[in-house]
Amino acid sequence: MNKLEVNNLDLFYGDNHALKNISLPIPAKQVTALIGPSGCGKSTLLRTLNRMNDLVEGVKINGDVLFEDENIYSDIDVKQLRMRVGMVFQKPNPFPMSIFENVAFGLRAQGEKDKKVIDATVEESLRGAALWDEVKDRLHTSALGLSGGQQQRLCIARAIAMKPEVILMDEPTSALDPIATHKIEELMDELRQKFTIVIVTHSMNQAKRISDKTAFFWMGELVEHADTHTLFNHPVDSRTQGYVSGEFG
Ligand SMILES: Nc1ncnc2c1ncn2[C@@H]1O[C@H](COP(=O)(O)OP(=O)(O)OP(=O)(O)O)[C@@H](O)[C@H]1O
Repeated sequence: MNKLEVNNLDLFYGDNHALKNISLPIPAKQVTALIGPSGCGKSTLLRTLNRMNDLVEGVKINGDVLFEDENIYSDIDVKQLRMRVGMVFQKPNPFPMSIFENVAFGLRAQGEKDKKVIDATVEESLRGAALWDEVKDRLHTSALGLSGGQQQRLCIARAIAMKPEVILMDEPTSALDPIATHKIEELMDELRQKFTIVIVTHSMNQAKRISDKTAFFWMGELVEHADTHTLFNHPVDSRTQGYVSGEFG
């Protein structure tokens, strides 16, 4: 089943035609990787999936994105959409508050007051982000005291706490060292059991290691998408072949 479906999507930043007639199914409870050279539109496409581009002035979007068959570019509640389709950014961006409060933040903003519910959700989310054991004795210390890798897992916990159905990740490990990267990649395996994940990555090896499906972009076009193994081993288009073999990009 497809959780999301992008249909004939065009996006313009002013005169810049950044996404050209993109159609891409995104299957539920799988990891879909978006790859391609810098500037090809990966992050732009990712941001269309929870309407983050709405915040950019002068943006124009044609086509639609179906989320469980409902067009998210129709008259919908965007705040609710962003709760169902959460996002983790390239640079870990914990709030300057305690570890606990970072994870509780969204719940409190939604009006949750029950301490038991908040405590339980914080623990469950930190466990879900494979961070609980490392922070359980320092929950009320500043999140800014965590390492970069821990901060990124905290941001994943913060996203999970909102009980999203989809998690969008924009190069979530590019600011991390190999060990922290490995931890996040291990975590992805757990996350895919519960969530639909779409990840932008510059690392072809990362896409190979963690994704079920891969989509290759080139200058605003979606050149080809397939099962990850097929895309890397039997690409159809010569541009994909050149990119995955490391000839360019
Ligand atoms: N907020 C914005 N305003 C105007 N133009 C933008 C904006 N964001 C991206 N663009 C332009 O849209 C095109 C696609 O950029 P995008 O960031 O989506 O590519 P990308 O493949 O994610 O690149 P990278 O791998 O370097 O992050 C580029 O030409 C870029 O300059």
